[in-house]
Amino acid sequence: MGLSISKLLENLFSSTNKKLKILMLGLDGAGKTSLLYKMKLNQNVMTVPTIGFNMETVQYKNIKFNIWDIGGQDKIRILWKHYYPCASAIIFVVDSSDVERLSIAKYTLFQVLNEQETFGIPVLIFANKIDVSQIAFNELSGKLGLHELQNRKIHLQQCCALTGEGMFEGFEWLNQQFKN
Ligand SMILES: Nc1nc2c(ncn2[C@@H]2O[C@H](COP(=O)(O)OP(=O)(O)OP(=O)(O)O)[C@@H](O)[C@H]2O)c(=O)[nH]1
Repeated sequence: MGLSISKLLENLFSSTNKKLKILMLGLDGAGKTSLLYKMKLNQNVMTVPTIGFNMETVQYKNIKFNIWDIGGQDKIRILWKHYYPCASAIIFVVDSSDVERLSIAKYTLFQVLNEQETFGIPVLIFANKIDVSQIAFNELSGKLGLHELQNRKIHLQQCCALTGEGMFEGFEWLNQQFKN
């Protein structure tokens, strides 16, 4: 009896009810959908280019992250702004094997960060596909212009959607941003 009451109180007052809207953005083919389902199901899924969005809830420690994976194709990026309201954080996914499009990734990241609705919110940058990466970590950080963003809450994390490597370190950083 004592145990069940304490469990009830724990459920009532714990922060497990905290739900956050997280936008997952990045160029087409960066690996957003692959990461989403690796986080959700711990499975490697066959993906098709996302037209619109996928949304899944992922529980990490005390927080339920509602993760919105929005299609990254050129013509769809114009629609991203409709998802910005009430976003608590952004996960921006970069393909670290696609060095040729890093300048477009940087331009796109800066466009997102220049939107008023994204001011002040944490941004986790996943440097995905480290299994086939074509660039060193420091060079990637430089090419994305992260030194220009020292006044923003930004964290660059290497990861691999196929193995899950680096994913939880990224979540841990996000979790730390919402501890209170
Ligand atoms: N080698 C490798 N391939 C990956 C990794 N992550 C994703 N991929 C592959 O990259 C391709 C594109 O992945 P998606 O998850 O569909 O990319 P997306 O960012 O959701 O793309 P859009 O829906 O077009 O915005 C797929 O063939 C994935 O299997 C990774 O970490 N390593």
